Amino acid sequence: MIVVENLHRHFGGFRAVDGASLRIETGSITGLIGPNGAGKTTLFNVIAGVLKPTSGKVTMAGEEITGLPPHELFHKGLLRTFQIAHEFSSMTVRENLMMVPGAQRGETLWETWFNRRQIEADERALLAKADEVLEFLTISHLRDEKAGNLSGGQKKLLELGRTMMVDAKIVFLDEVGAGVNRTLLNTIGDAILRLNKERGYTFVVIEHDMDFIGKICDPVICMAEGKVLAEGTLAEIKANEQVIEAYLGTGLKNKVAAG
Ligand SMILES: Nc1ncnc2c1ncn2[C@@H]1O[C@H](COP(=O)(O)OP(=O)(O)OP(=O)(O)O)[C@@H](O)[C@H]1O
Repeated sequence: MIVVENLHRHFGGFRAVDGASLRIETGSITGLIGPNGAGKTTLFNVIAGVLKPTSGKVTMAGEEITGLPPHELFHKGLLRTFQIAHEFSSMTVRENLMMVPGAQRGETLWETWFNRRQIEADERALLAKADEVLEFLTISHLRDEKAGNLSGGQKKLLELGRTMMVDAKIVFLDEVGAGVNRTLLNTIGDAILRLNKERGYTFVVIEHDMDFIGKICDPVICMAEGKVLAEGTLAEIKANEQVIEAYLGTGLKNKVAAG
């Protein structure tokens, strides 16, 4: 479980995150919603070590992780997808999976010369793992495609695939649905659900598409003005007066009312 207590992140005098407290249960797919500028991405970035907090505390499984750099969190199994570098566009999808840092043993000159057999065995294992990931995500047919040729949604699937190469345990996904067509969004949603159910991944998902949130997330946490307004099922959140007010205030009422 991740516990966030009274977290603040200010930019000059502006309080992007303004005393947010929340819990992310292990094994959940937690949705994070809220009007534009609510502080969702900033909160993500602080938890994932991309930004230092102004104040507040974050713990994971009881251990304080406040302000730890991304690579340390990565080794604890917590990652924000863009922490894994963006795809190498001139490499194939399979090669991109095999390049994920931490997935392969370091290739020192010494090892290349004297430990060739081990390296070859590692390569084969890595290849098999990449193929297994592609199969799981139902994109085996894209194996030899250059990553640069993938659609936005296919790149999101590749990002998910990279988390599988390092067996991440807690994955932060920011706006997976942005610019992704409905069919591919369903494939991404199914992959998230299966990773959660079959492999025990915990997800925290920022998304404006309420259909998507409703289909995969429980609970849903709603933020506004840097604070947590409400938590519950999507139906409960939609019925919450404060939430409706927050969305009304930005003219986005239909987003939360729709679906
Ligand atoms: N580096 C920064 N410097 C100054 N202000 C920032 C910075 N990053 C974010 N902000 C401000 O903090 C507020 C919260 O931004 P944030 O991106 O966290 O919101 P959000 O809820 O993710 O919004 P959206 O749904 O539009 O992505 C915004 O008003 C934004 O302009």
